Formats: sequence, C-alpha cells, structure tokens
Amino acid sequence: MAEGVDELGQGIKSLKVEEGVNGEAVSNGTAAEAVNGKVKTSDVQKEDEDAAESGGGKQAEEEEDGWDKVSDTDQNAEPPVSRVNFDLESNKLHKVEATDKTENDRPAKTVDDSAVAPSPLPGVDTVDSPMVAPLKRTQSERTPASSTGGRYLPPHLRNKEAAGGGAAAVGDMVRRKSAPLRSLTALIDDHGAPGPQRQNSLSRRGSDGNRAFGSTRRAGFGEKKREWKDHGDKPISRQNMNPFDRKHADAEVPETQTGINFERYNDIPVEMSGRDCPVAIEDFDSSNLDGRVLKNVTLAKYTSPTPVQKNAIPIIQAARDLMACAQTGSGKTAAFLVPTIHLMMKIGEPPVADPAPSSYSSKRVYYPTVLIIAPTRELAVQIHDESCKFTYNSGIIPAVVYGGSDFRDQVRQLDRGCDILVATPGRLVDFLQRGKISLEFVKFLILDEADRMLDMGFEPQIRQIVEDFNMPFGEDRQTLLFSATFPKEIQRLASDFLHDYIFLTVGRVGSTTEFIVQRVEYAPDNDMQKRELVIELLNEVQGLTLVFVETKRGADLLEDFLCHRGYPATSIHGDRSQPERTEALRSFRTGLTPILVATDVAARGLDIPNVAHVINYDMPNDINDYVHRIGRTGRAGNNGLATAIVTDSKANTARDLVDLLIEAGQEVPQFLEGMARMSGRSSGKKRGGGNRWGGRDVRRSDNYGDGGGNYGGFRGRGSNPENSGW
Ligand SMILES: Nc1ncnc2c1ncn2[C@@H]1O[C@H](COP(=O)(O)OP(=O)(O)OP(=O)(O)O)[C@@H](O)[C@H]1O
Repeated sequence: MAEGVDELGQGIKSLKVEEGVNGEAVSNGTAAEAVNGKVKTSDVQKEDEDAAESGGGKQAEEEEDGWDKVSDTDQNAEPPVSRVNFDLESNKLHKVEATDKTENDRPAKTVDDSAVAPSPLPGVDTVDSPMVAPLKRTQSERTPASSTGGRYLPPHLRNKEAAGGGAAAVGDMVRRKSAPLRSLTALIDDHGAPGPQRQNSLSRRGSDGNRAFGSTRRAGFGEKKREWKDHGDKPISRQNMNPFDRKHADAEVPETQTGINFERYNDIPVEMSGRDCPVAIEDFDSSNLDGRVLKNVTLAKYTSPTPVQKNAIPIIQAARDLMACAQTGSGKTAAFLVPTIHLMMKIGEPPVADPAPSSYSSKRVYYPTVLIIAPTRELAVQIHDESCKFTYNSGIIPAVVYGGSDFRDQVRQLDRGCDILVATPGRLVDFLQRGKISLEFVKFLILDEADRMLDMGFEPQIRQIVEDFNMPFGEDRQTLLFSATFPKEIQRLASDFLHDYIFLTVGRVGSTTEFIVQRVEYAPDNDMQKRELVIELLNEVQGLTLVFVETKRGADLLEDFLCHRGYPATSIHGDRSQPERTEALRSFRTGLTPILVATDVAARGLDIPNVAHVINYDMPNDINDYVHRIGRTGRAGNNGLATAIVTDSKANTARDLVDLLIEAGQEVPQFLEGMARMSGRSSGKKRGGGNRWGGRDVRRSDNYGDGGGNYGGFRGRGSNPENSGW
C-alpha cells in the first residue's frame, strides 16, 4: 500500500496500489521495455488513446491487443474504487459510493450492428449500389508475388508496383462514378490559379520531370471542378453554428489573459531541407489564400502568421509533402489546416460527396477528402473544432470520430458531411473495417503528433490505415506530418509515408520554448514527501496547474489527496469515462477546478489557455514526453512555468533533462548534474547535432543526397526511384 494513503480515510484505503521498483506505484501489468538502453514505458501507461475503446470489430480489437491489452488487464484487475470528490460550493469532501470501474467506466466495445452496414462481401461491384465493396485489400492484391519477383520490397514500393494490378482492380470496384482520372497536382493546376510560390515550385518540379503531372492515375476527382456546395437549409449541426461565436462553445472559458505574443517567435531559427523549397510568406494577405479561408483566418483573430505557418503554408500550397517540426504552442494546427482547406477550395468537391438521396445511414459510405489522425480523443475534438472555424461558410464539412463514444451517434454526425475527417486510429480502423468510411478519395493525409502516431504503439495501425484501405499514394496524395518532436528513428520510419518531402524545423527539433521557465526539484522516492512538495508548489504559484503523473491509479490517488487537503482538483486519464474526461477538461479550462491531475493522455496537443504551471510529479521516461507535457504552458508566445520533481528512481532521465535545460538556456541544478553523471549514460552527442532526438533532417546524417540542404537527387525511403529520375 502506498504511503500516505491511510490518512485519506476509509474510502481511499480501498484503493489498491501495486508497488514497483523502489516502492513506486506502477500500473498493473505494465510492460517496461528497454529501448536504447533506457526504459520506455509501454503505451498502456501512456494510455494515449483509443486503445481498448475502438468500438467494435474483432479484428480491430486484435490489432490493438499488442499495445493496449495491458490496459484491459489493468482495468479488469482493479477492485471497486471509492472516490472522494471536493465540492467547491460547500467546501467539503464527499465520498462517492464505490463503483466497479471495470463495468461502469469502461467504454462499450460492442456496437449495434443494426446501425451499420454488414461486412461487405469481396468482389461486390458497388458502382451503382449504396452498399460499399470491401475496402481492405488482401495481401496478394497489395503485393502480387509476380510483381515483386520474389525480392523484398519496402511497403511504400509494394503499393506502387501493385497499382497496375490488384490495388487498381479493387479501387475500380469501389468507384461509384466514372470520374476522369486526375492527380492531385493536376487538379490544383486545372482548378485554380496557383500562388506565385507554388507556380515557381511546380514549374521547377515539372522541368525536373520528377513528378508525373496530369497523371492518368485514378484519383477520383473529375475534369470539371465541382464547387463545394452551399448546404443551405440542411441541418448540419456544427456548420449551422458560428464556430467563432463564444456563446455556443467554451463561453465560460476566459479569453486568453495574456494575449498572443507571436512576435516573440521572430528570432527563431528556421531550417528547410528538400528539393525546391518554396519561399515563406510574410503575412496572410500575401499568401494567395482562398478568400473564404482568409476571411475565416481574420474571424479567428489571426492577424499575422506564426513562423511555422509562414513556412508551412506555401509548402502545402505547392502540393509538397511535409515533415514539420515546431515548438509546442506555436500554431501548427492552423499551419496544416489553413492551406489544406485552401487547396480543397481549389480542387472542389469529389464526385462521391453526394449521398444517394434514398440512402439510409446504415448503408451509406463516407468519403473524406482530408484525413487527419491524432493520438487522443480530446486532441481529435480540438482539431475538429479548429477545422470548423477555418471551413466556416465554405461548404466543407468537418467530422470527428473517436473511441469511447457511441458509434451510432458518430454515424449520424457523418451523415451531415465528412469532407475533413479527424479521427483517432482505433475508431477509424473500426469504421474502415465495417466499410462505413472509404479512403479512396483522400487527397490529404495529416498526422498530428506524428512521432507519437508512428512510434511502436500506433505505427502498425497507421500503416494498416494507410496501406490496407485503398488510400491513394505517391503523388496522388499529399502527406503532412507535424509535431514538436521528431526522433531520428521516427523520421526514418515516417519517410515510408512521404513522397519527396520537405523537412521544416522551426527552432530545434524536440526543444522546449524559452518562454517556459523550467525548474527541477529533488524529492526522495516517497509519495508522501512528493505530495507535500506539490502542495508547496501549488501554494507558490496561482493559476491553472497541470500535474502529470505516470499511472492512472497514481492520478486518482493524487487527485483524492489534493481534494482531501482542500485543493480543487480533478483528473483525466484512460480509465475515466469519456463524459468524465470531457467534464474534467471543461472544469479545468473554466477554472472551476484549477488543478488537473493527468496522465500522458493530456500531454500532447491540448491547447488550454492560461495554464500557468505544469508540474511533473512523476518524470516521464522519455524526454520527448517531457517536452510535450511542459508545452501545455507557455503557449502562443506567453510565459509559462514548469517544475519537474526528480527522484532517484528517475535518475535515468537526468542526462536528457540536463541536455534539454542547457539547450533552452535554463538553470541546471547541481544535484541533477551529479545524477546525470552517476546514471552512467552519456548523451554522447549534443542535442541538435543529429542525435537520437533528431536535431535535424535525418536525410542529412544518413548521407542521403548532397548533404547541403538541396536534395534534388535525394533518394529517401518514400521516393519511388522511377518517379524521381533515378
Ligand atoms: N497566427 C496566429 N495568430 C494568433 N493566434 C494563433 C495563430 N496561430 C495559432 N494561434 C493560437 O495559438 C495557440 C496554439 O496553437 P496550436 O494549438 O496550433 O499549437 P501547436 O503548435 O499545435 O501546439 P502543440 O505542439 O502543443 O500541439 C492556439 O490557441 C491557436 O489558436
């Protein structure tokens, strides 16, 4: 039993805590894996997402077993939990009756099949049928043995070689209208006057002969541009609401007190590598953005672009694939949404956007043009909300699907339109396997928090989504990867999904912003002492405070402790139901409960204004997680404070932390230096020098191309030698 629990009373005593090494609480069944000589927590502890919550398909569950089964075990093993809630009004603690979390909190996995189409049969031609054909290609269709001649082919080349055979055949099966075949760049060329940067870039590229313009490859959009329809009186819920009207959404959330200080980013170093990098824009007005999009940018009160936006917008407008790395809170979401929506306006609606009028939900298939994948539900919802802003009054309709919510509700939402689909991987695979969503007309694939999406937890599922469900590839799809961190090995893996991409860094890859003051405190491996330290820190700094812990149970315990001591706290983690998670975030955002105890489920992407202080109660084992966690404060050029509590059992993190602090110009306490020396692990190379954080474009350190930033003849994993003139 963890120390300090007794004092919390009977309700808390019933909580069971496993003791790990050094008495540290660990989640039941958690697997710790040694990676590169350091311990990396399993994805269960990270609990990022969908995990066991992808509502249905057996295969989806099996796919997820590899990285979430432990979570199931954890839940099943957990005894009934009593909670103590703090009532702000009465200023009292309430003990809530014991509930069996296993039964009550666990999101339903089963889906009412009556609401969805039955599994499609192979070989059904659905040209005139509202029922969809199987979207999943078989292995033999993807990689015909004859086409490979028995030699090993990396996954990205398999698709290409198979395109003339199995893949194309299956693609034909699901094409609902006989649209002329157009590549993405041909569409953009035909359907809109390109901006100056893109013209330059495209003509250069054309003269290089590196990319097949006007390719006759199947692309699904017609010769004739179909404008995005004005949906008039159709009930399109979110579109009917003004996303800029604070009345309908987070009206209770105070406006950002400190304002946006993006001019503070102006000195930040920007690096681009790749062939024919477009010139950065200076302001939104000179960006040649579609008028509707520009209007929405103004409505969002974005007066000038952030550095990542200045550089990413013209790259995306030029139809180039992009791997972009920029610091937390620096505006990456708009950096990919704004130009993508601009291009959607240029190319118009795909021919399948119209459902057959008589189609019932259960038989309809949804064909997004843009697919955005994010690791957590909350982040998916946030990106969807941002999409609603930038597509306002454009006729383009964003939708979001994520685990832990009712499948049928999400199907109903898709009925209103699904031009931009934001999804978490598990629920998306579920929809795909049920044939409810087709990726055949996806022109833009965006991975937010891309390094997380491609790490060992999510990568198999992302690969499955990209390779097994008929999504266009190569030049028929534009792929955009964004994150604040991009470890080298993930960069290498990511290039499987990219085509002749540009690598953009704003600031150092994986660095923290200098607007965040970082402090490090030593504490013994003793929860009681750590908790007292947290109380001290809470007394010291007023304002919204986010406290990160390692385990779900640890989050519950700390929340209860704080409430017991009269501190208004709530928590968010993977064992809480979706309504509980949503409510916890809302209550934190609005300041009703200004302390949020969270696992890594809240570490990435969440944009909560005015978080004053991030406390790492448990240091994460991976320094990249630390970067994302502390990035919840100091956003949009504002100041922030982060305090890390380092214990002896976390000495393995000391070296990376020291390097990071030095790089960010922060004070390094002596005890941490000592710990770093004692831990016996030397970082070897300096951060930013192409080390494992991936200080820069991995293509440079891997001796690709000429190494000088011009990769005209660069041959990355994602490039097809045939197309790139090799
Ligand atoms: N050009 C701009 N002008 C004003 N505000 C902006 C601009 N771009 C982005 N913002 C705001 O800055 C905040 C941070 O943006 P965003 O969430 O996109 O950051 P991020 O780089 O994706 O962070 P993270 O790495 O944590 O995901 C948001 O509140 C967003 O609305």
